[in-house]
Amino acid sequence: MGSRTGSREEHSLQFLNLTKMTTTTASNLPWVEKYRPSKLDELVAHEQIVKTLTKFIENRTLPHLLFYGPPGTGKTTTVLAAARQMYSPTKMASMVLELNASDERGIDVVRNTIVNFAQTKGLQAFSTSSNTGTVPFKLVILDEADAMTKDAQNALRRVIEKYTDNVRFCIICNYLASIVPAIQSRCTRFRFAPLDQKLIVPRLEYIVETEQLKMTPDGKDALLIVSKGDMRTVINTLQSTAMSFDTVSENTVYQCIGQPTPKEMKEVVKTLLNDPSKKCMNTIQTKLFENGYALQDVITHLHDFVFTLDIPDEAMSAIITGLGEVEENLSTGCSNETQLAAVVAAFFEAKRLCVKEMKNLEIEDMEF
Ligand SMILES: Nc1ncnc2c1ncn2[C@@H]1O[C@H](COP(=O)(O)OP(=O)(O)OP(=O)(O)O)[C@@H](O)[C@H]1O
Repeated sequence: MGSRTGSREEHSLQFLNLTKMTTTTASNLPWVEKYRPSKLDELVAHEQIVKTLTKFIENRTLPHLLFYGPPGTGKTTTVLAAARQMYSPTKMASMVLELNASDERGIDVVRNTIVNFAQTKGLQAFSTSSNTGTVPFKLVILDEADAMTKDAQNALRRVIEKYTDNVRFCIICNYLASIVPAIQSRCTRFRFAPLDQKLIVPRLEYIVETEQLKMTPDGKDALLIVSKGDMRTVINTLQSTAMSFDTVSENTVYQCIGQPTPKEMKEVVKTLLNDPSKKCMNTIQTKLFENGYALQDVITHLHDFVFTLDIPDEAMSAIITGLGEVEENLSTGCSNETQLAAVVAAFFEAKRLCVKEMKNLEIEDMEF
């Protein structure tokens, strides 16, 4: 077993520590841990998933699970809360093996760490008073399974079958496609969608109140916009903004994450739609790059904005295609300056197509 992989005891300890962390309110904990729900019914959203899991746990018929979906939507939190519901705190360390991103994910981990854990039997009473029976299986949590090699995944499918009597697996990943079909078909799949803004708000307000922070309404909106349904981003951005500024407002949130504010973006779009090319380049360079913003972030905001424009399909397609190409080029290391010129060119092509269709492209009266 490699040193990074660690022994089963180490993993169990790691899990115990996490369990302790989530049940205390130590002031030095990052807020994402401090406010990680410890029970299934504390989770925001995913009502149906929680209902189904609760049924499985009550009936002691937990299948192998595959949780997938974007980051910060509660996949790890859900399985940890389910584990807490199934096992008493003293038995947690011996009944649950959690492997996450910091552990190696090669075939050796499957053959050694997982098989060793799965081979040993473990019986213990339910932790809830209403269920006095035993949980006849242990739980292996494979977090960030996208990082597992294909060989390891193929080895895992045999292990899943061989030790089904004794162990249940919960495989967690961001992209379903990164998990081989053979494993997918052995698991019950649950998709964790980005969290609805309406559901994030009460949790956000609870944290703001508990931490006695000052948050303006536009600060709250900014947190919801930048997080795109990712609760981890909401809490992390709130914490960093609160630590750097007295008030969590739209301006302080955007300053903290180093992204252009909606107002600045509106200026950029106005220029792109109304000014000659040279002026476009100069204005954007001054406004954005001198403030240290990355073109990548500008592209993301532009992309969101473009869909609010009332323009012919051809023009829309020219902008979207252009932005897509620029994004790809930036990811391969092309310079911000040349790619900015390509963004300007995409908008000019759209304007040309609009003129062809006799449609003026102005945003003066548009909502942004
Ligand atoms: N549904 C939720 N309800 C309440 N808090 C949540 C929820 N989802 C996420 N959080 C908060 O966000 C933090 C990160 O959540 P979690 O680790 O469960 O995300 P994840 O979906 O496993 O993300 P990743 O794919 O990046 O591992 C948690 O500590 C918790 O504070």
